[in-house]
Amino acid sequence: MAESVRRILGKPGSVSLQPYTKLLKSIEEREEALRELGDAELTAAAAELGNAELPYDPADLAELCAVGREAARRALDERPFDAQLLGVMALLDGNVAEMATGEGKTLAGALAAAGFALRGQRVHVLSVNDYLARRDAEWMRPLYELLGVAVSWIGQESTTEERRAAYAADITYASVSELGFDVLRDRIATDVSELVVPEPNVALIDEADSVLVDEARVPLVLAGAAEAAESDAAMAELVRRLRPRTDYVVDDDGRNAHLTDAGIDAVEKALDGVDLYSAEDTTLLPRVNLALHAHALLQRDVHYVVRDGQVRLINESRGRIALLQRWPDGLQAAVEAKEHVAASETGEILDSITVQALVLRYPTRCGMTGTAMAVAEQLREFYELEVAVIPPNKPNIRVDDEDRLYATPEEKEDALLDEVAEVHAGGRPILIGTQDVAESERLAKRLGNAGLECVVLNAKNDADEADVIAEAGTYGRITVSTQMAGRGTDIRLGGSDMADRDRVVETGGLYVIGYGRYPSSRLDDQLRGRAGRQGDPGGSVFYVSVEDDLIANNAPETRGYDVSSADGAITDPTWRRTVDHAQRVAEGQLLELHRNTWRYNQLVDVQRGVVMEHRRAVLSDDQGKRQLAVDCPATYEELIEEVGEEEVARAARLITLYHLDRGWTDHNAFLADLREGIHLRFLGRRNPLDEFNRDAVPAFKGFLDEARARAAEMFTEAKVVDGRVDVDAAGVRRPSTTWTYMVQEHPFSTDFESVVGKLKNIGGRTGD
Ligand SMILES: Nc1ncnc2c1ncn2[C@@H]1O[C@H](COP(=O)(O)OP(=O)(O)OP(=O)(O)O)[C@@H](O)[C@H]1O
Repeated sequence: MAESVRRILGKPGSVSLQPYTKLLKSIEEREEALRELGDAELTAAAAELGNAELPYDPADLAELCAVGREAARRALDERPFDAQLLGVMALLDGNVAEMATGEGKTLAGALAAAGFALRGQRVHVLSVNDYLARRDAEWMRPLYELLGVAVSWIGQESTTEERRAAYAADITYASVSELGFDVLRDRIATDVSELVVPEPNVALIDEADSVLVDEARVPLVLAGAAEAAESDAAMAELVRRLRPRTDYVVDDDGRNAHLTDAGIDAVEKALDGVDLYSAEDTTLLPRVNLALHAHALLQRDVHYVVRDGQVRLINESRGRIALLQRWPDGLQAAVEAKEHVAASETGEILDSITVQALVLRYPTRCGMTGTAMAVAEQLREFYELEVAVIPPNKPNIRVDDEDRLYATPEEKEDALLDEVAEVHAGGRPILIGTQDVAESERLAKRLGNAGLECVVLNAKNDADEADVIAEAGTYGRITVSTQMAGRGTDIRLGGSDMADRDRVVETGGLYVIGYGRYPSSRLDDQLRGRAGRQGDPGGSVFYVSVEDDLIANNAPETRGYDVSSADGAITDPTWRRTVDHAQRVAEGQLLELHRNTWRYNQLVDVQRGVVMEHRRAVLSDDQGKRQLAVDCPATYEELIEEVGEEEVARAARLITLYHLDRGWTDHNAFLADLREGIHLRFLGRRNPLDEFNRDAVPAFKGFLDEARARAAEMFTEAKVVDGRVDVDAAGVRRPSTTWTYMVQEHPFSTDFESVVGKLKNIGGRTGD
């Protein structure tokens, strides 16, 4: 198909751009008249667009784009390109706009957000981190002001008051996690005045594929304080002495570790001859397993770093420290014991929400990213979103070389070093993308030893990373970074001020080298996309070894390949297909995992919905009071008499909410245990989801009735002290502190969950 036709029709399988391209001419024609308007008149023209409902009809859509273009020109000194306006229109129709790196998604997203806001919608622009939320909101503020809509942002440090004020704006920028945590905290509010997040309207998601696909399964968790976890130093010490391969083995895919018979003997001996499998102390085996997981599967500087006396997780997909993340308690404590740091606080999970469920709360969803088509099916399946592929403003001239394949990682690295030395000699800036932080450091050291000075991006904070990555296009610069570090930041040729641009253009522009292919082609493309922005020259290549984890784990038939070439280079084209095949297998596994989690979560979400709806009625509609008037009329009348209507309403609300929340926490723990048990039953070849539903559904039956009955019981026994119902004495306990975290996506899901689950079983739940 001719490029011009494709530009109009869009890619097969994507949304047609035709209705939007048709409007470009009239948008342009309107420009001259709009230029004549004063600022106030332009603001008034924007306000005019608010006199109708969504969706925009074509005439209004054209007017919005024209007004938005003029406002951006005045406020930001950037006149949106046609490609950006196509993106705006696709977003306003509730699609995911695929726009390449550097095409100006921030501005396109802002114009779409303004378009929604002008029509009375409250818009949440979801970023991948706090730094980008703040940067983008501040960057776009002059534009929003000219369009007459209020913008605000939220960060980790924002106080409750600041958050409430921020959500009151028309448009609020927030990271996905901060928004999720606010939603979770609202779920345990006991007074309407404590609520922070308003009803969801529109979610506009930046880096949509990362959020909606890669992080979709990540649960955001709200926990309530109990006591400090017990550090199991003895067990950590014991497993430290075990010999790899003799006492324990790690599965090929690195997801699980088992004791061998020799290992079991060694552990039993060290524990004074107990029989691990029939010991009276049933905590022993899970403790050994947790310590072994922490010891054998979680590596310092790959999965976590130790900083300021704390174990901090590294988010593997982003390669940076995840501030609020921790592993579920047992494993966190085991890693802390392994690293000899103090055990952090432990607690009870009050509620959780997956990123997917968080996004699905919004009746209107849309998003933008450089790589959406590769996950178009998932976006449709999980979010009912279609992809609109927006052609680049200027054609992409980046040269993507074929993979360079080697037999062993050593040969691959030697070849990569030679390549870096050669290219660097000509001054061409190089960005090397690694799989993880440890790899970055190791590679940087080798480059240093070879006299090739480089800058390493290393799980620092987002703002620092942005500053470093912004300079990656400097003449002669070598930057080593994990795939997503510093994302959302433009790499300009010749440095951030482009002072040296011509000289860098002459070298061929930014050269991106991937140190191994990623588990999905999308991640490869995101790395490549760092080069060649806005028609810049650039290049990319991946160095791959057939012993790389991705290939060894997903195409095991590659083992033992005999390579004849002296430097280990493999030229046989079938191997190229093998690499692609291995990547597709990895992608398929991730999709299956996503689907499975989604299916499990669906049922839990339905149950949660029932509880939350009821909770809302208790919180803001005196439902608890009405129920208690029916369930215990005598007490009710007496109390009204004694302390008055308002106080009874307060006590009824607190007591009813307490039992709803208590019940929900317990039910959640039950579901977690159930799910863990199901994995074991799965070995018996039964459908795990059916099994889960078979038990989870009846367990929820009568949930509301039970909470209600318990509330009535407590209400009847409550005493009055100083004219108030003493709900504390009656047994209403709220967690003294709460905190939030994201559960790290871990590579060894089911077995790991089962280990943690077992420990929880044994620890028992703190029921009333
Ligand atoms: N219409 C425009 N005219 C001139 N410059 C523009 C225009 N739109 C955006 N830019 C500039 O292009 C650069 C890239 O914009 P932006 O960071 O929004 O790109 P992006 O698509 O979000 O890239 P990434 O994928 O890296 O997040 C910015 O420096 C921005 O100021």
